[in-house]
Amino acid sequence: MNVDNERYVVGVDFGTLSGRAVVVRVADGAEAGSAVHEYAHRVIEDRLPGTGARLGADWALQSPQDWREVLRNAVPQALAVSGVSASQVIGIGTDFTACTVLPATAQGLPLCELPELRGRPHAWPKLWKHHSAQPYADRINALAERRGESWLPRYGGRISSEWEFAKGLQVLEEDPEVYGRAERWIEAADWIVWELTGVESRNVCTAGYKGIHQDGAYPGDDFLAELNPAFAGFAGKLGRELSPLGGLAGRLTARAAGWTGLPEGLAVAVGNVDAHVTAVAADAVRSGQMVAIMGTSTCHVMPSDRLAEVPGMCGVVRDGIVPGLWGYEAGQSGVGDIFAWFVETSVPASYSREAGSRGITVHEYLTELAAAQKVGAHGLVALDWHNGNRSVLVDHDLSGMVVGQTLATRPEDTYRALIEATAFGARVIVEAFEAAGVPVEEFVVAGGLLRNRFLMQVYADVLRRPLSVIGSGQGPALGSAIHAAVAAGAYRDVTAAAAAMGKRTEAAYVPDAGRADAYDRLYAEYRDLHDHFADGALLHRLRAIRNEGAA
Ligand SMILES: Nc1ncnc2c1ncn2[C@@H]1O[C@H](COP(=O)(O)OP(=O)(O)O)[C@@H](O)[C@H]1O
Ligand SMILES: O=C(CO)[C@@H](O)[C@@H](O)COP(=O)(O)O
Repeated sequence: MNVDNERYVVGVDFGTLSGRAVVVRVADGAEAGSAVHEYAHRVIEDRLPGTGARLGADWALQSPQDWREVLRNAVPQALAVSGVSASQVIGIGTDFTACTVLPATAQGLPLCELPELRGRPHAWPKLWKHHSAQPYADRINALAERRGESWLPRYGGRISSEWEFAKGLQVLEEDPEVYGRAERWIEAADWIVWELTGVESRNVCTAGYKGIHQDGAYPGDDFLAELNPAFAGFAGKLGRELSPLGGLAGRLTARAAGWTGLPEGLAVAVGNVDAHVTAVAADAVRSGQMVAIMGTSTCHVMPSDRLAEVPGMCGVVRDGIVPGLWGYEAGQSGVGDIFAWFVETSVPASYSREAGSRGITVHEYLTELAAAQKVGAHGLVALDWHNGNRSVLVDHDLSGMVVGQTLATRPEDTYRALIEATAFGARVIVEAFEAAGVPVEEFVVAGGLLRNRFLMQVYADVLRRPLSVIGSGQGPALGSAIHAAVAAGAYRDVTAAAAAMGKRTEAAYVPDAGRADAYDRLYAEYRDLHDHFADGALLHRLRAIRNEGAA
C-alpha cells in the first residue's frame, strides 16, 4: 500500500511522571513513531509550586499545565518522528491515570489556575496516589456498610481513598471555600478531552470505577448528606450523561489543533483510563483475559460475561473495559515504586559504582545477583504494602515490611524478596477472583516491568500459570490510538479494532514446576503474614505515631 494513502491515529497516554504520544497505522496497529514529554513538576508532594506552601503527609498533586505541555510537545514530536503527515491522521484518543481528579469552573478552568486560588493546595488536581483522603474513605465505607448501600459490593465491600468521593469530601471538609468554587469535579481523563474538544464529556469507565456510578446513578443525596449536610449535591459537580468507550467525544478545536499540529475538526475519542485501554492494546478483551499493567503500580483489568462480588476488588462496571461485558479491576498500589524506593534508599555506593562501570542500571545489577539464587535461599518474606494495599484489603494506611533479615542479608536478597512479594500480592488477587466464581483464563502482562525477564519468570512461577505478554512497549498509548480509530469510524467497535490493531504473544513465560512448588511454601508464609497484619491494628498505630511526629 502507498504510505501516503494510509490512515493513522494518535494515542496519548498521560502517566504518573510523563505523557507519551504514539502515531499508529489504522490498518494493523503498526507504530510509526512516538515521543515522551516529562512533566516539569512531576508529582507535587512536598510544596506547592509558586507559593511554596507545605503539603501534608500522603499528598500527591499534579499541574494541569504539565498535561497541556504533553499535547504541545509529545504529539508534534511523535508526528515528526513518524514521517506521517497531519492530513493522514483521522483521530486522536487519550488515557489518563485515575482517579486523578480536579476542581474546575463550569468552563473547565482548573481552580489552581485562578490567581486567587493558586496558593490553596485543595485547588490543585489530586493525583491517583494522593492517599491522605483515607479517613474520608473510611467514613464513606462505614456509612455505606451501615446503610447497606447497594453499590458497595460492586467495589468488593470498600471504596478506595484514591477515588472521587473520598477526595471530594476531603476538599469539602478541609477547604470549604475551594469546594464551593468547584462547579465541576472532573477526572483528568475527561478534562483533557474537554481541552481538546471544547466540550465537556464524562466517560463510563472513570465514572463507574472511581465515581461510584452504578446502575445509572451516583450515591444519593440522602447518603451524602449523612456524611456531611454540605456534601449533598456533590454528584451535581460530576457529569450525569456518560459516554461509551470508543465513542466520539467531539472534534479538535482550533486552539488544540495549534498545540498538537493536528487538523482542526479531527475526531477525538471519549476519555479513558491507562489500565483499561491497555487491555485493548493487548487484544485481551474477551471474558476471562486478565491484563496486569505492571509499572510503578499494577492494575489488573478483566472483562467477564458474569457479574459477581469479588471481595476487595477495585470494582466491577458494566461496559467498563469494553462495551458489552462486565469490566473488573483490581490492583496493587505499589510495585515498581517499591523497587525504586529500595534502589534509591537501601543500596550501598559500591553497588551503584559496579552497575555504573558495567553500564547497567542498579535495578539490572540487583536483578542479575538475585536471579542467581535458589528460591527461598535468602530466607526472607516481604509484604508489598509500601504504598498501601489496593486489593484485596483496600487500605492505604497499611505499610510494607521485610521479615527474616539477618546480618548476612544482602541488598539483592531484599530486592528479590520485594519482587516476590509483589508476585504473591498478584496471586492473592487472582485467587480472590477465582474463589468468587470469576475464572481467570489467561494472565497477560503489559507495562514497563516487562523489561525485567527475571521478574516475569518469578510471576509465572508464583502464579503457576503461563504469562502472555503484550506486543507493544506503548500499551496505553496504543490502546488510546485504537479507541481513536473506533471514534473516527474506521472500525465497527472496540473489539474489532483490538483484533486488528492490538498485539500479544501467548505463553511467553511458562512456570517451572520445581520453582512453583518451592514458591508455594513461601506463598503460604506470605499469606500468614498478610492475614496477620491485615486488620491494620499495629500498622495503623505506627502510621498515627508517624503523622504526629511529622505534624
Ligand atoms: N530493571 C528493572 N526491574 C524492576 N523494576 C524496574 C526496572 N527498571 C525500572 N523499574 C521500575 O519500573 C517503574 C517504571 O515503570 P513504567 O512502566 O516505566 O512506569 P509507569 O508506571 O509510570 O508507566 C519504576 O517504578 C522503576 O522502579
Ligand atoms: O489506578 C489506575 C487505573 O485505575 C492507574 O491509573 C494508577 O494505578 C496509575 O497507574 P501507573 O502506575 O501510572 O501505571
